[in-house]
Amino acid sequence: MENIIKEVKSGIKLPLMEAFYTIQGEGMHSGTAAYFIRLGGCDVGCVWCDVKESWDVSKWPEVDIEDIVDSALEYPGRLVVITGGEPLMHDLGPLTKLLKEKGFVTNIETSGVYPVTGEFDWICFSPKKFKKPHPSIYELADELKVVIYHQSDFAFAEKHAEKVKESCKKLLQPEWSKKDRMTEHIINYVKSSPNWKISLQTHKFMDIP
Ligand SMILES: C[S@@+](CC[C@H](N)C(=O)[O-])C[C@H]1O[C@@H](n2cnc3c(N)ncnc32)[C@H](O)[C@@H]1O
Ligand SMILES: Nc1nc2[nH]cc(C(=O)O)c2c(=O)[nH]1
Ligand code: SF4
Ligand SMILES: [Mg+2]
Repeated sequence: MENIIKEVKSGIKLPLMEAFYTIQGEGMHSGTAAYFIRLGGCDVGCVWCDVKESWDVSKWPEVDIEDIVDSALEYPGRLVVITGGEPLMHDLGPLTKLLKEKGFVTNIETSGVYPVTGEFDWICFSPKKFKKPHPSIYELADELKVVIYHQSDFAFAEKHAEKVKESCKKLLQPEWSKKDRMTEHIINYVKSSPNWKISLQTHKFMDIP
């Protein structure tokens, strides 16, 4: 038992909710084949979260990172997206090191509330009103992807956009249940503030994972 706890703490084993080969549906890499690794555990509490079943870390088996990477190697794509839950609740150093050794490009989806561990080629930072991001995320984020649920989320997006690095891509993504109402506002916003782009959850339209 003690050994398992040690392995989990050091990132040798990680709580795996699911892993699947699909098309990245969102953000700057939308349309690219990718192997998704979804880790359990999140304490951010977004009211509109589309994977609430991920939150309770104790529900998910602790899987050896070698087994996670071996499963990814069965597919031809060499892009891995680590998501969750909030994946940065865990030490991602050992997993990303192994993925890089095997030739994978490593991307992450994060709320940024915990410091980044591990080696990433692309960091998608999606800040939340429900828990403040860790200040270290702003200089690391390659993509700022803000979910638009309410009109006030545009001002929230601008507040975070001020802090990211110059090269960081800025995207607005309609919250899925509010998309019929909010997409029109997002279109108008991007037309008048063209430094922003639209991100849609295209996998949901395509009915794929
Ligand atoms: C489920 S989260 C997991 C990663 C991390 N916890 C985060 O929030 O970035 C993956 C992405 O889905 C977005 N997302 C979650 N629920 C959504 C919803 N109902 N509509 C649109 N985007 C959503 C998040 O903002 C994030 O960019
Ligand atoms: N196809 C697909 N693309 C995604 N991009 C981000 C996702 C996530 O849940 O983090 C996701 C997801 O769950 N599926
Ligand atoms: S941070 Fe991500 S996983 Fe956690 S509740 Fe929010 S959207 Fe869901
Ligand atoms: Mg998703």
